[in-house]
Amino acid sequence: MSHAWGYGSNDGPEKWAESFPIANGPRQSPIDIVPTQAQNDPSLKQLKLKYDPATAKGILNNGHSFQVDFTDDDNSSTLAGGPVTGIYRLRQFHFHWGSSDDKGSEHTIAGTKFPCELHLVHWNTKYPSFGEAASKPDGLAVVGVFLKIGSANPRLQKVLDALDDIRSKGRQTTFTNFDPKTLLPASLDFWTYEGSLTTPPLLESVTWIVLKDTISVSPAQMAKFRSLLFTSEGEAPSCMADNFRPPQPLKGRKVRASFK
Ligand SMILES: N=Nc1ccc(S(N)(=O)=O)cc1
Ligand SMILES: [Zn+2]
Repeated sequence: MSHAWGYGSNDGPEKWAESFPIANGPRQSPIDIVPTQAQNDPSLKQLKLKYDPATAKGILNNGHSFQVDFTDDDNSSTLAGGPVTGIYRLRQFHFHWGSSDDKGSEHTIAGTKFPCELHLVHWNTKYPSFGEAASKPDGLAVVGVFLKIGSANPRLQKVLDALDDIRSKGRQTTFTNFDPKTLLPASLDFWTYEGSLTTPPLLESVTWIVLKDTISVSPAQMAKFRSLLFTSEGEAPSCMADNFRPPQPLKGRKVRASFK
């Protein structure tokens, strides 16, 4: 049975619980992060990100976002430290964005929305595969980075230039020799909490690591994100935008800060 989902009025976040009841679970994402309610945890380690540009493989329009996929058959590109134990391998990164610059991020900061949010998805190597890890409470670690409107970000340009080749759902092309570390802000200060995938299947397997500092994106670069389509070739075109889930109830969870 197909659990077709999207971001429209008929198949969007308010309808997901019909096919994915975990949507009303105890550790759903995203959330609104309230800095004054986050507790500094001095036991949190420094985030260790090691990325090999040679692991970048391809870029795909999956009909919900676009993602850059990485080869993950060894520990060439990994996350360790921070709130996690062990080594997590980079699988892919993708974005969520709005139809206008006043919305688009999934996490919010004391109610503030950003125009775009980057997610770098990693899986725990204590499990044999991403698919296995995605079903375990400590299976995934996703680094979230907010994009803020400002000057054009040259480090985004290689990704944005590839979008012309993947305009429609199902289109993919090779995307090699790219270091995702170039997309990160100078500081790796973060908030962390236990959550879930923000899209179906909404599995409660994600340790979220949301960076405090932002990276820049220009209005013209945002327009490039919005040039993608949710739809396949031959279908009536629907612009890919507003592909974000709104913040979910905290349900007693604590958000920790790696900084004072
Ligand atoms: N493989 N599926 C997924 C991977 C990451 C996310 S997210 N948006 O939580 O990073 C959602 C679904
Ligand atoms: Zn995401």
